[in-house]
Amino acid sequence: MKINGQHYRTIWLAQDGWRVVVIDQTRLPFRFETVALGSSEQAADAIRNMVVRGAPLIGATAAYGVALAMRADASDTALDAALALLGATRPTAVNLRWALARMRRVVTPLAPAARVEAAYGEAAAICDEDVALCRAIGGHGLPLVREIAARKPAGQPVNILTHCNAGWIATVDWGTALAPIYLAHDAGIPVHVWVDETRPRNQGAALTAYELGAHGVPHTVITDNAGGHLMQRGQVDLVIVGTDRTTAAGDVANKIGTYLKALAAHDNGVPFYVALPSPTIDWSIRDGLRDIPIEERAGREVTHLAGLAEDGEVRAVRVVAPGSAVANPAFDVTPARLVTGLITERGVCAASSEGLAGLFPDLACGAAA
Ligand SMILES: CSC[C@@H](O)[C@@H](O)C(=O)COP(=O)(O)O
Repeated sequence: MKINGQHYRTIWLAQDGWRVVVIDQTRLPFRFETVALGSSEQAADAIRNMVVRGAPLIGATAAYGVALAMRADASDTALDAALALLGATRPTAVNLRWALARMRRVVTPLAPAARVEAAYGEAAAICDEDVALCRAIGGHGLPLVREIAARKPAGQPVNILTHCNAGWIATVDWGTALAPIYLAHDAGIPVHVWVDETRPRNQGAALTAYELGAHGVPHTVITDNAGGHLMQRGQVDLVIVGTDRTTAAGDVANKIGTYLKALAAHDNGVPFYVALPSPTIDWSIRDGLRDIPIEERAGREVTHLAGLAEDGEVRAVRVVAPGSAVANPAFDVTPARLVTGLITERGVCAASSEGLAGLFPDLACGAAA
């Protein structure tokens, strides 16, 4: 993704060759600031506090967190402690667990002296692979957009609704849900994106709008409650969202509010697609409602809103009556029956055991029955 003409991934190594630089997403869209992470504790804090967020980027940051831990102390004890610390940061996105398991597999058999280089190498490989997976998702999602464009009157854009942020900034590059949109835009297909603001943290208004704008993709930010209304009026051609964990049977956990959009899409005959790289599939579970842990986040995310004040400073203001109880489940589960298809790096498939196993026979072989 280019920001002010310069290409950025969302995570890279500092000039010193060992610290890990990330974009501070809590400062966007008002400030583009980077943070250098110098320890596994700092990597864990960055994930927990959502300096970095989005399932694939959480996994990539955790992988580098293990490398940072090995640089400080390459013993088995330190490895176990880092895996436990990083693994406890956020519960829903399975990419975290996937990346840590992969790091454990690579690092554990090695002598301590060989662990640092191997850990950095594996974290870099996870990042490079994520870029390739997301680019491939874009390639497989592009025909869906192209087909709709072909049915529209000339010059009319394909109206795509998305929820939360499943773009470049949630991955290492390209994004998942936004990758087909970027490729369609770059191919000259007129697209327009309805961006759900995505309360409580406003990842849509703050991040998706920011990156679509940086790439020149026409978009309109809407309140979370507007999507159903727009669908009833024929103003949404397609929904594409990301996911934090997809079960072996195709149930999909994503940012809170996704389920309501799936219901509205179903009621209005609007195709509802979910874009995901295979590390987001949890092959060990089938029933998303029962088995996907849903993160509960601090009530302050509900009671307060942060934004740019008229004096140019970013401030938080209270929007809930003092004394009211609040609840903040951060994700919900959309059952497979409401999902038109899954856009993966290997192609588009039905949201079902058969669909996923057809595309990923090598990975599905250990799937829960
Ligand atoms: C490619 S990212 C897919 C999901 O991680 C994304 O849609 C999402 O729900 C992010 O949640 P967040 O709480 O901001 O980490």
